[in-house]
Amino acid sequence: MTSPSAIHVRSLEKTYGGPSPKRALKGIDLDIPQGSMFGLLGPNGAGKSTFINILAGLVNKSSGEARVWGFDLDENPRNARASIGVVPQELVFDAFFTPWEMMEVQAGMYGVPKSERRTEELLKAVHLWDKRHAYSRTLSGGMKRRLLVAKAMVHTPPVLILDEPTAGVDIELRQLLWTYVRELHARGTTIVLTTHYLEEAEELCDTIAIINHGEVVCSEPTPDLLARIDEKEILIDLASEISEIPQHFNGFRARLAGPNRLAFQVSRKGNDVGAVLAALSASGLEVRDLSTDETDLEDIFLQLTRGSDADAAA
Ligand SMILES: Nc1ncnc2c1ncn2[C@@H]1O[C@H](COP(=O)(O)OP(=O)(O)OP(=O)(O)O)[C@@H](O)[C@H]1O
Repeated sequence: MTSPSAIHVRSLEKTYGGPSPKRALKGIDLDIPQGSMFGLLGPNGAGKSTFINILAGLVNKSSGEARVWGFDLDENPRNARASIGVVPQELVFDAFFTPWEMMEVQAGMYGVPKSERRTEELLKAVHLWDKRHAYSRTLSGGMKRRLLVAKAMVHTPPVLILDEPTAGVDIELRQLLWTYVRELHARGTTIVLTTHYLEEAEELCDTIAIINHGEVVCSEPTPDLLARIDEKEILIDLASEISEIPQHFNGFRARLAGPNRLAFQVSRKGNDVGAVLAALSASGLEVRDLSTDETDLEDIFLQLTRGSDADAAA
């Protein structure tokens, strides 16, 4: 059976064994739409790598259902694995293999016939063609990361997963990496990335899921997620200093944000903004500038995970 989802999981559980068993995934339900650029966000230890490693066939799930590109992990593991390319978090390399050899070995492992191999195209795409015969131990961290992306694409999987791809990577390389990932996405590859960089997910991903303590806290289109918090702050810079909040603003959620600055907490819905502006006009204060501080993903993330952190600490 095929599924319209690139990734489809239901009640996915993972408990790592050992003297003190760890329940890393607590019955996750998640759908990653085909063709999406999907962000999986969560703090350290949330279960992101466990989730990815199960899909990649590197970790056995304890229970539940998982499908990759419609292929069930239990019933059709070969096709499920062939449908996914994973760029792992760790930069693990055989020091004496060259990029060219690594790509060819990987293609061989996936049974890609010589005539269909894309080693040259992929190495060129990640700007490593001139390094194709260098030992991998001589490559910089950034080059290794790019090589791993190329390696994950040798069998042209419809789904590419990047596990914390920019951790410890400089800004220039990040841009290079994202340019290539965006290109792959534009050509139809479904992209899933895990990241701690909330701005990165906000900028890149059309859909975002937040995972915390082995549970999916939310999963929705990025604009919907942002709209869930409708609060923002209006900042008013005044022409002269004030020492306290004028009584015109009684009943407003106002604070002194500096000697010349008033801040108002408002809701986007309703008429909060209009009411602030009317009160400001009535106060006779001379306004020099006005700006707003929008809610970003960081605020949403904190709000959504605060409850479960408190539970976990209890
Ligand atoms: N092989 C293992 N054996 C036992 N416990 C494990 C194992 N791998 C992960 N865990 C535990 O499972 C939980 C989830 O870990 P996981 O690596 O999936 O989280 P993560 O969200 O990827 O974190 P990070 O962002 O740090 O990579 C953690 O508490 C971790 O300590």
